[in-house]
Amino acid sequence: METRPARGYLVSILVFAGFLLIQFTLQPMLDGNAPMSMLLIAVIFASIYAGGRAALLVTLLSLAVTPLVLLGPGSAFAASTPRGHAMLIAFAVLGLCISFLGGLFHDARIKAHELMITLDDREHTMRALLESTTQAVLGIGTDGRISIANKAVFNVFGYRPEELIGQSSAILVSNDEEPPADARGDPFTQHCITASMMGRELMGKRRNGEEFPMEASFSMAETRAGAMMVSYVADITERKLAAERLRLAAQHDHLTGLPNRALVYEMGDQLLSATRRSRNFAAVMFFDLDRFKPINDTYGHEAGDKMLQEVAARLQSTVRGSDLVGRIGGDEFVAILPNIPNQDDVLHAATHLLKRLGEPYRIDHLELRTSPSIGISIFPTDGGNLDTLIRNADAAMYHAKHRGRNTFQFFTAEINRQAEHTLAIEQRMRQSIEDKDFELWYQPIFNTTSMDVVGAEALLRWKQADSEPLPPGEFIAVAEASGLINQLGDWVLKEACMQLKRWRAQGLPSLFISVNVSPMQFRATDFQSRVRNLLAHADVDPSQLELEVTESTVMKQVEEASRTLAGLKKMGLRIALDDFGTGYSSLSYLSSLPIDKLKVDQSFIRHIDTDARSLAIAETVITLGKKLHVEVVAEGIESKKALQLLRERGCDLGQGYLISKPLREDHFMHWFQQSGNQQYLH
Ligand SMILES: Nc1nc2c(ncn2[C@@H]2O[C@H](COP(=O)(O)O[C@H]3[C@@H](O)[C@H](n4cnc5c(=O)[nH]c(N)nc54)O[C@@H]3COP(=O)(O)O)[C@@H](O)[C@H]2O)c(=O)[nH]1
Repeated sequence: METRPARGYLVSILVFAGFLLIQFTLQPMLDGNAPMSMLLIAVIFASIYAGGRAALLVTLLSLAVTPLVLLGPGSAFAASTPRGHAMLIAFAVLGLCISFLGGLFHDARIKAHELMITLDDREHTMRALLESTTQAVLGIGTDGRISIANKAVFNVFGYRPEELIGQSSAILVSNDEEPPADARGDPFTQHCITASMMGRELMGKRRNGEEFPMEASFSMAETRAGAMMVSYVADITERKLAAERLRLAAQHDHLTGLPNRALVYEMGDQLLSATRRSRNFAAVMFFDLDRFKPINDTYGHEAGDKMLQEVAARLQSTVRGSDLVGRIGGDEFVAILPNIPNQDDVLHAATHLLKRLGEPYRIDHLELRTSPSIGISIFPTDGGNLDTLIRNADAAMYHAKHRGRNTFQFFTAEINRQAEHTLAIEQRMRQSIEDKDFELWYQPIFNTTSMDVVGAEALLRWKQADSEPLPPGEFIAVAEASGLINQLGDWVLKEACMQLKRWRAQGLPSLFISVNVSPMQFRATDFQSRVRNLLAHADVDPSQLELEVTESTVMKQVEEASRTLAGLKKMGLRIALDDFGTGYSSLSYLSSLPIDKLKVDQSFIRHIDTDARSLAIAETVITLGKKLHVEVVAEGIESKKALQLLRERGCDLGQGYLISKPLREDHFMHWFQQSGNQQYLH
């Protein structure tokens, strides 16, 4: 645009020069007016082409040269004559007018040209914008006909843009897509009319009839031809599939592909509703695999995983297609059998499942075995909702386990009573842990020869508002079943460490405290790290802390237990094997266990003075202890005679009601300062 006037000047001057040249060359042959006509033509041309300013320049040049031409040799007009003057002025005025008009005409022409370019640019820009998006863009008239479509409509709908122009927008929407309630006309247009710019999901229809999910947003545009709806449509098939994949992954167990707990609850509720309508029964079965942990520990997690997959496959292939099977925990599965007309059918199903799951499992080159313990609750008798039914089936499963595993157990009123009791204790226990309603009592442990108190066993008590504290026998099992034992066990260890520090501060001789560790607590995979953390903050000598683990806990998984004990000993703790004599120890294992003490179970000690067999067992354990170079503690010493017998046989340490019952912390202190143990010396 900017170069045009500059070029105009040049062209004008060149044209003008050309005409002058022609004029001078032909002057002799032309009549006297010829130069003027030539000049006029040049001025007009230059004005038109170059525009106002260029024309002015050309005119001035013309005016300057014209007298020369007019007065030059052979001119018909002598400038000196009046006619010559008049002609000269007339030409000058005419030149100026032509120049001015030419300028105006030229400007108008340039403006029109510029306008054309602007319009072109705008349309080009609009098109580019329209085509720059991957969304299909449609312009739809209020009659529902499409008037604009970009190229992306091909990718979304399979139509070329020109195929859509003039078509009804209804062809782009599934026939099932209902127009909004208050709408008339085709659904797409009506959605356009009622929708805002917010995206709306609709089922679209492609050229080949395929239906697909699309997200369409709409806006209204005012055009010269009237209102037009502009719709931006995106194919959201991929997005929907990805969302569906995520939903499925979130609701299914990744290992077995079975519904997980959340989906079991969702689908199970629907099955119960259907059963309620049909006035039939439904059964909820809770499966726990017997001895699965040792399989996992012995053959590795990969073998364990394969076994779980096989269990899932067997469960699914054994139940009916309408039944629901899900995995709700490590080795815990649930099956919901809806619409059962006769409760005997449940019995048959359970028998069949028990048999099928108990068959050998071929995992790689191994043949492994497990069996299920199955708890069963019946809808509606044992519960009106899935939560209750699963909880009751779980409680029944525990009974099946206690009855020796590899069996099933229906939920009963007795199980119900126990389950309610357990639940109540569990809830109170949680609150009491928070309220610090537990305390440790201490029972002195003494040297049977010198009768010096060398340590104490910490025994847990649960304080009650209006009665004596509860002994552990009444709540430890519930703490284990609910998993609260770890929390409680941590507290006991921490409190024992603090007690050691308090005794140290009070100037007591360096006593040890032995703490009971429950089987579940001991087997927890993070038990060692929990103890290590605790010791790191306790500021006590670890050798003053003794852990009592029962013989049966250790002997059930002797190799793993041995590794744990070795780890604990490495931290400097002492280990006592509790309830010794009741856990059928393999003597070969016993010799390699990293322990410091054997605690003879009190059931043998209590009758040692009256029962020869008890005495024989006590003697054997004492001898064994000496051979293994570990100390022997006799618990449950209730009589002087029992104490005397044990001392004579070389039992190192003792505890029992004869010396003291377990005492509260302050009573223990008082007892320790007053104690006259020496009376039992002889
Ligand atoms: N996991 C945890 N278990 C714990 C904890 N504290 C205790 N326990 C376990 O509870 C069992 C019962 O304990 P408790 O009711 O305190 O009984 C102890 C003594 O009171 C009792 N005892 C001691 N001497 C005598 C006696 O001369 N006669 C008699 N009839 N009873 C006596 O024995 C229990 C101590 O036994 P032991 O632990 O085997 O040394 C208890 O056995 C623990 O298993 C805890 O903090 N965590």
